[in-house]
Amino acid sequence: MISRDRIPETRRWVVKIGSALLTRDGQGLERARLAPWVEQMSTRRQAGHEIVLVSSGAVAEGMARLGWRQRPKALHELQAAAAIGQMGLVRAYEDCFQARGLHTAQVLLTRDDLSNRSRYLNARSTLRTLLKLGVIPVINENDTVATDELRFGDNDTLAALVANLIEADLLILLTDQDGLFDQDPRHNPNAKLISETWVSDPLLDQVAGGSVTGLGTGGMVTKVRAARLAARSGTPTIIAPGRSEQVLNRIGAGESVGTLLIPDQEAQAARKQWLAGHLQARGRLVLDEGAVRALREKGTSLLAVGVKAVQGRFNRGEVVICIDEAGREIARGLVNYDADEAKRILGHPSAHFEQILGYLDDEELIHRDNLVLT
Ligand SMILES: Nc1ncnc2c1ncn2[C@@H]1O[C@H](COP(=O)(O)OP(=O)(O)O)[C@@H](O)[C@H]1O
Ligand SMILES: N[C@@H](CCC(=O)OP(=O)(O)O)C(=O)O
Repeated sequence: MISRDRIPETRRWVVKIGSALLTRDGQGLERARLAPWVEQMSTRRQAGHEIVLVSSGAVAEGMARLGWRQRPKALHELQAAAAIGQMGLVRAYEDCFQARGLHTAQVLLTRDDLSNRSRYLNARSTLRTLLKLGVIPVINENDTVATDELRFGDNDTLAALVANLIEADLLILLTDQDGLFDQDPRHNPNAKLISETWVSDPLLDQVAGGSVTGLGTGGMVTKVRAARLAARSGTPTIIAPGRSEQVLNRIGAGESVGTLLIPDQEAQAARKQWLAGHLQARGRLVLDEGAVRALREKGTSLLAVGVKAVQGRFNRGEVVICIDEAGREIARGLVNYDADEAKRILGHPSAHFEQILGYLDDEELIHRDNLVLT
């Protein structure tokens, strides 16, 4: 279970910067505001974190460029504004990151991209490749093509689905408040900050209100929902104050900043359901009798020592089916090594992995949190 002092160990972060933070009362991007976040993301990158940025602000920047004072109601006008503003948004990030020696990549997604199997896998492998190359992906909704049925609508949801997509270790939602309060602080000066709680805590549904600025979309309601979605891939969420000095570095140091929403047992059950239904299996692992018993009776992780054969091709992080020697399906889960590595380590205890592969990434072939008995 995650706690603040374990945050420094997390590696893959999705950082979402919301419209309410990025824009000046509907007058486009505040470029000066980007620099401190970019600087902190660069520092985190150097500290070994992989950073994926989800940034809003396209519509607001497009409106400013067109001289529009009111957010248009017609979808085609919103889409036009987003297309114009997205240029300014990525340019601002590119300039800022480049000044720190980092490349950026623009990734625009629709809901369909994440529900269609082959597009989902493509998006995932592109993002993984970008991270491997040390590039910072800058993601937004593809507003120009997303019709109402296809829209994420708010970038909290988009950020959570991206966290699922890349199995992020942490989702950070930067916003204009210090975190989630027990009442909306804009209306109640006595509202108290919730420092941490379980993501399924029903109280969250009562305290989270909508957005009142007219800049952001969804308010805390979509952030709580996003945290629950992120928990499906075991990802904890921190709702944090984007304007607070060194906020990302303080989170990285394990300081108590904002609201930490921790995946709990209910989220764990949802995760297993998601695992079972959402992902298509790529290959198979043939387990020996001892491993079958350990999985079924003790609910343990799968160790390479109990694997007799590897069938098919798969990459690290993909779903594989575990079968017994008679070919019956026992379980499915997310595998920690690719097919070639798995072939080399099968039958061996994890103490040998380093000698065989030259490194030890994980002791388990499939961790029990990532395993569903079928
Ligand atoms: N319980 C709460 N705690 C904190 N903020 C809340 C709460 N309920 C509603 N809000 C509102 O949520 C807003 C942040 O969400 P939003 O405007 O959508 O911004 P963003 O663009 O960052 O997603 C805050 O300005 C605040 O008014
Ligand atoms: N895709 C839209 C952002 C949608 C939006 O405002 O989301 P949020 O920042 O979550 O309130 C844009 O770039 O303007």
